[in-house]
Amino acid sequence: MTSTEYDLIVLGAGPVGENVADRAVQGGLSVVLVEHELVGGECSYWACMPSKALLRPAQVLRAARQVAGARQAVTGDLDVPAVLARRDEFASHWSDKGQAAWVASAGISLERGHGRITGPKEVTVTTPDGRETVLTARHAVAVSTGSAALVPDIEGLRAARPWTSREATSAKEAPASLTVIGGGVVGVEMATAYAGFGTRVTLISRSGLLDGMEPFAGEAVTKALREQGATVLLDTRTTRVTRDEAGVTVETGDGPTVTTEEVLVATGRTPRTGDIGLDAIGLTPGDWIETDDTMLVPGFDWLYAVGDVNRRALLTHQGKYQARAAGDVIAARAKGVPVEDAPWGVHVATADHTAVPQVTFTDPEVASVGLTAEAARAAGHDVRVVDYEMGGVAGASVRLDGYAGHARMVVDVRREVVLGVTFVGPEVGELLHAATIAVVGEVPLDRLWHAVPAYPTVSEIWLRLLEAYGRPSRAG
Ligand SMILES: Cc1cc2nc3c(=O)[nH]c(=O)nc-3n(C[C@H](O)[C@H](O)[C@H](O)COP(=O)(O)OP(=O)(O)OC[C@H]3O[C@@H](n4cnc5c(N)ncnc54)[C@H](O)[C@@H]3O)c2cc1C
Ligand SMILES: NC(=O)c1ccc[n+]([C@@H]2O[C@H](COP(=O)([O-])OP(=O)(O)OC[C@H]3O[C@@H](n4cnc5c(N)ncnc54)[C@H](O)[C@@H]3O)[C@@H](O)[C@H]2O)c1
Repeated sequence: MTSTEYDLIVLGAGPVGENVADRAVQGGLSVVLVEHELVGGECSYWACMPSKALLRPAQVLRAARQVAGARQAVTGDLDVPAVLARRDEFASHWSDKGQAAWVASAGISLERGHGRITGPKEVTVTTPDGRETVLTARHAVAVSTGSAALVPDIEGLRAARPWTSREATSAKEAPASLTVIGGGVVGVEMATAYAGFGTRVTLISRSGLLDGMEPFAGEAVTKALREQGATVLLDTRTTRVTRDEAGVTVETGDGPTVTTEEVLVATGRTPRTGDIGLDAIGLTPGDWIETDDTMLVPGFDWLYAVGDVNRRALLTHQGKYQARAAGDVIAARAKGVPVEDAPWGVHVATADHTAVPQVTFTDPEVASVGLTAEAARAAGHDVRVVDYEMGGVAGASVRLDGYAGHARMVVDVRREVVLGVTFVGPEVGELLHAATIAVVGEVPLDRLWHAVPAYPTVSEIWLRLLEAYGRPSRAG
């Protein structure tokens, strides 16, 4: 057993842990990252990057087929093995050599093995061959152990050895048929990807698709998936799953029974906190870890939880945003310099509450930020909703023949600022950051009129939304 001391111990080297460590080192602290699998975490190898790599080629192909002149040149089908090979590149062939090299170049120490908190400011790391290293922190421990796929308690499901997002994003070939249980983001993205490969996809959702987003988003994705050849069963409960030599059979309470080669369970996430020593410090193993806006865990002055594990927003970009605040605040507190923790200060992740951007990479894409109309009303805002069909925008019609999309802007009528925006349409993801700036900046609508979108781009949707709202006058 060896023992070593650092200013900060970061447990989990996913995108979030890496960023906490990097900011703290830049703030002058000594930092060790503990990782028991691959440096880079879920996002790099089994989530964001491989899933987007699986989706993009079919999206490009569909787009080319939607433009006369280009369409005539598209004479072949998707080359699925080539798509999978490109995906392998994006997943770095599941090697973390490159990311480990970056960690070293950033001046961060790396301890490989399973980390458990064994006391205040103490983490014990166990290597696969059973060696133990006790790490002690002079200032803080940051937990960024992320989340894993949740396998719900459906009869027979576990025994049927379902795919989770890990198998779906790393599959070496496309199955002939696939049932997807769950109509959230993972479910609709993977259904889109595999439908694009020619897999016979059945998506089973206990509600509509993409619950929690504007209703027209899930409706558009349902329609598109059906057009792409998938069967979409809405408001359908999965009651029992069995696997035999014929494949996996999924029974539904009130709908059909489906047999396919594989089944993907995409019903949400569970925190990776079951075996990280939370009981040693009075917290409950297996729970999400609650924090304040500086990512500090209530009741502790040395324990932080950052990224998926705190359940604030299960997205890489939002976790990295938290990580910048956390790494900086840990360094500030260690050095005794003032902490700026008022809303929108440098040491807080205020945007987590009201301005989280997200792109769902289906075809059409769904891009949203801030509050939906329903959430804004529930939060007590006096709301006006402005809708616009995006096909009417010149830039959209040039981009794709028959471009179909829908935009919604949710306005706080008392302050005349934008509370939320949702775009649904081909490649709308790239429109989102303008909306995020409007929401985070609380840009008054009368000033937004002076932000002129270039002609003919899809961004002219902004002009149309503002015109539909009506021009506010400074004179009142
Ligand atoms: C299929 C899929 C697609 C996604 N696509 C997107 C997307 O397009 N955009 C987006 O923003 N988000 C996406 N997400 C969400 C995104 O993957 C997560 O929000 C992100 O990975 C969270 O980062 P993290 O660092 O908090 O956790 P993780 O990435 O889970 O990293 C945690 C790390 O901690 C390590 N670890 C855990 N416990 C221990 C321990 N005890 N000791 C040592 N190491 C430990 C793990 O091995 C892992 O490396 C997607 C998720 C899924 C499932
Ligand atoms: N493009 C992206 O940004 C992206 C892509 C994939 C995942 N993610 C993130 O990863 C996280 C996980 O995604 P996810 O799709 O697994 O979770 P999710 O929470 O988005 O969706 C889970 C779905 O499963 C359903 N469900 C839950 N329990 C069920 C049960 N017992 N039976 C049937 N259905 C059930 C829910 O009603 C919901 O529709 C999300 O929070 C998301 O933000 C992001």
